[in-house]
Amino acid sequence: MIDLAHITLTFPDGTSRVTAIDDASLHVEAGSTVGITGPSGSGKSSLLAVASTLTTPDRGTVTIDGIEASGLSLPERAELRRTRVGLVFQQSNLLSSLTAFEQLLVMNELTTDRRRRGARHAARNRAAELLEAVGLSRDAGKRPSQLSGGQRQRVNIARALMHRPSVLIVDEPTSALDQERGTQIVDLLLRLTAEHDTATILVTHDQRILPRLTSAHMMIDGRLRPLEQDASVSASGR
Ligand SMILES: Nc1ncnc2c1ncn2[C@@H]1O[C@H](COP(=O)(O)OP(=O)(O)OP(=O)(O)O)[C@@H](O)[C@H]1O
Repeated sequence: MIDLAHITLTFPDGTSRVTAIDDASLHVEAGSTVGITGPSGSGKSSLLAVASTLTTPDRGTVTIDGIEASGLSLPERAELRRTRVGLVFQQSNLLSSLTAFEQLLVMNELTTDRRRRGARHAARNRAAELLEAVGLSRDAGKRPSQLSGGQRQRVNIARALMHRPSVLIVDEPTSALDQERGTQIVDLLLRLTAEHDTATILVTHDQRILPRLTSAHMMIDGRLRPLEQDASVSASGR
């Protein structure tokens, strides 16, 4: 579960400040996929940065699984992000020299205690399971240059789930893909969100995706408005 309450974020702009997010609230339950769309510069990426606790808002709170990020020290917040937040970006940001399987294991090296007995074995099992879940078991030994754009995005999604995050933050997952492959990636995200019980926030310019999500919201000039409402997800903007 993630809850954003009355988030306001500003940036310096010459002698004044520009408001990137203006009193935005959003609640996403585990197992739900909430879409956010809106014009360029409306604040979508800023909202994702705040939701992932990478950026601290001027006002408002971010609560993940009942833990309020603003009440934490910087290392504690980094730990919250490391253990509970998964990130999927438009570009896959995969490491060119590693195979698909290794991309997932690298994530594990960063997120588990390597001294723990059995940790490596468990990580290898987890990586294999996730690659199977995204339909890439047979491509586990391929490097990014040997994979298609859609396949790279699948590796990216599998990697983001490696540490069992409760929140999945997804920024423009289909923008580099044709319509058919984009649809497949959205289907995959919806399925994995349900299976792994993540609270998923998905930013997209593609309006066609929105009706398939749990709910959708429009961001304009930093303000968030629900496009539709659902019992499991609510949002408000003022
Ligand atoms: N680091 C920054 N410093 C100053 N202003 C910023 C910064 N990041 C974002 N902004 C401003 O905040 C506003 C929101 O930007 P943001 O990138 O969140 O929009 P967006 O909806 O994600 O846009 P796009 O769809 O083009 O990616 C814009 O006016 C932008 O110029």
